[in-house]
Amino acid sequence: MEDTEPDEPRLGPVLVIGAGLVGASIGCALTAAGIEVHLRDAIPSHAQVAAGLGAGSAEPVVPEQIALVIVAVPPRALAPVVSAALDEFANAVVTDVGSVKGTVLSELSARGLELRRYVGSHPMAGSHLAGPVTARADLFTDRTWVVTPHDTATPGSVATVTELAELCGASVVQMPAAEHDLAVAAVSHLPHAVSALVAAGLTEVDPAHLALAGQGVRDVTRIAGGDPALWDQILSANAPAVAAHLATLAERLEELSRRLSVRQPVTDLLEQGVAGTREIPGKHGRAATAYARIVVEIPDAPGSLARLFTDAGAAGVNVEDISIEHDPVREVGWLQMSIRPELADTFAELMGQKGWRVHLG
Ligand SMILES: NC(=O)c1ccc[n+]([C@@H]2O[C@H](COP(=O)([O-])OP(=O)(O)OC[C@H]3O[C@@H](n4cnc5c(N)ncnc54)[C@H](O)[C@@H]3O)[C@@H](O)[C@H]2O)c1
Ligand SMILES: O=C(O)C(=O)C[C@]1(C(=O)O)C=C[C@@H](O)C=C1
Repeated sequence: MEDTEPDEPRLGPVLVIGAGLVGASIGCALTAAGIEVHLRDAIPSHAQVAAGLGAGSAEPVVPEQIALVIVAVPPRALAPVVSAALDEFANAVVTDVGSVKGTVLSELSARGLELRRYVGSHPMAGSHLAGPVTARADLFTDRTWVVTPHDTATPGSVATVTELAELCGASVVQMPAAEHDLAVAAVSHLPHAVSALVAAGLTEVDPAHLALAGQGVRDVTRIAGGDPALWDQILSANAPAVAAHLATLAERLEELSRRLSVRQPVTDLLEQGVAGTREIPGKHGRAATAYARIVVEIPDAPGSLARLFTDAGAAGVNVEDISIEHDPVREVGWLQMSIRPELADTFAELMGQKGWRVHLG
């Protein structure tokens, strides 16, 4: 495309650089949507593993043919890799999917690059897992994908990145990079930091006490399992905004601690917490939906989970969210599925007919 404006966004062929969780998941989603995807990774076996999972081809590409490059490498490598991609793929729009947008844009600007073909973006979906084997084609389904246009990006480049997000099943929110970084400090980076600090405290807990762990501590600490090297880069890249939230949180902790030490009520502080949970929007930014929770017992045997998902799929019910818990004593696990309340009874009955032990939560 060089500097000419395309008539309409053109997605293929696509090159994903960084075939880890996010890159390989994008590859799987685009491949499923019929787009030609190529994969490249600093560790070639990652691209090969991702290719084996259906994320695209790990074979070398013809640079002039690539229409879109998606850079999905760790934050510190983003600007150099985007810069090299703009140079190597002269006909391509280039986006990155990094968790912090301002630093990439300012590093690219500082390099004096012409950025008409670069538009940053950020899918608000991921997990505490890393690497290509954790890729999922449906990772972005019904999630938000932030697109962060800047002054010199062409409308065609913005449209291409928007089309990428939509093809992956996400809904797009457009926002300047600086505002994006303030937003994710509150809704992603502070929660991760707090989860990590709470989980760190568990290393000092008596193992006999840890044996009592239920779902509460698992809910609070799941994201703390994220790659520390990746999260160090994310938090550092957004340090001022995260530090401001940590300072406010420190004041709240201080107040809670002070009141408990003098046996003063703390109900109002906890009520503020309840109010905060109600502020979290549902999918596509809609008001939060109260989903019904169905818990299915899974025997700890090979193939159980695959059979369960097949049966759930055959029941024709859209599963909005899942979590898995293992029984520390019995050889079973539980899959908790969130589904629309009006479908709960029928779904439980259908699964029961297939022989699953189902509890309505
Ligand atoms: N993990 C999440 O939940 C999440 C969600 C949204 C966005 N992101 C962002 O996506 C990016 C990738 O994160 P991830 O979770 O997929 O990490 P990951 O560790 O699963 O994958 C990163 C991949 O990039 C490769 N890589 C590293 N440096 C490279 C380089 N210079 N050139 C080519 N390949 C390189 C690694 O070998 C690895 O395969 C990060 O910038 C992260 O901030 C992460
Ligand atoms: O679901 C998770 O495990 C995540 O932490 C995903 C999450 C998030 O905070 O929502 C984490 C970082 C990414 O930049 C985007 C998404």
